[in-house]
Amino acid sequence: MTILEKIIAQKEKEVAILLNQTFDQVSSPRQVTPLSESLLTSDRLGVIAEIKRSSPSKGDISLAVDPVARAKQYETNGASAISVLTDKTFFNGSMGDLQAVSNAVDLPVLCKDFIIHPVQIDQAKAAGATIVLLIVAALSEEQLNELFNYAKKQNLEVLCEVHNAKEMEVANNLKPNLIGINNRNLKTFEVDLHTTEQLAKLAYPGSILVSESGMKTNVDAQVAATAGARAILVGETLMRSEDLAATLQSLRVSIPKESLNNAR
Ligand SMILES: O=C(O)c1ccccc1NCC(=O)[C@H](O)[C@H](O)COP(=O)(O)O
Repeated sequence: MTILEKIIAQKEKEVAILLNQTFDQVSSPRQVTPLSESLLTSDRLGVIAEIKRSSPSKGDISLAVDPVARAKQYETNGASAISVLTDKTFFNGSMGDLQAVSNAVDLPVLCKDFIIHPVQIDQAKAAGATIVLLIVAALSEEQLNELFNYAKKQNLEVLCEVHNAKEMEVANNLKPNLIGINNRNLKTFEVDLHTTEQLAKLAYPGSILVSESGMKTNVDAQVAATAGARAILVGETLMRSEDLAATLQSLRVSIPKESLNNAR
């Protein structure tokens, strides 16, 4: 079994429990400028800054982090959005982290989880998420369509994540506002920043690209921006940074002029 298969098996158990719960029907998400809007109006690479306590590939990163304090630091230092890993079993996160962060910042908040059922979208929205992640590799095309349409109906933004050309083709059918190109292979953990360069040119032209995982330096950020990304999603590097202001500043590189003129 790959790690992704293990995670999905665990999510199926969690969904069975969630289906016995009710979540407050929030009529609309928290009022924030949508991520897609703020990225398109910026001439700098956006950073979706992640709260990541631990991970299957790296083990413990920052178990004792105060997610609220960290999210506020991200906001003060120019992050475009906050990503909160909410999975407990594999990442030591929680919906409580997401709720606390959403209450504390005025930025869009991404529920970074492995969503396989609409009830998880209800739960994420009730906890204050304004963006949900849909991972193409974790879903059938039918599930993906259903979840994408459900999230849009809830007025949530969707970050549609791909890792190869076949997944990009599936994502493109949705004409999503936001496509995340994950540089990490979720089956092997291998990280290759060339993934963004290779896949960016295959993306639906109207989509805004986010390069995810493995971003460490200003040079990595520049490669992503040159490939056409308007944002990067960064976990470990920010969680381990001892000078967040400097790290975030260095990752927020200028977007090349030719990309600024494109839809994305
Ligand atoms: O990070 C992992 O080990 C991992 C393993 C299996 C599935 C997902 C995983 N990570 C989720 C993410 O996508 C990352 O947290 C995110 O892109 C940030 O990555 P990084 O900047 O490399 O911490």
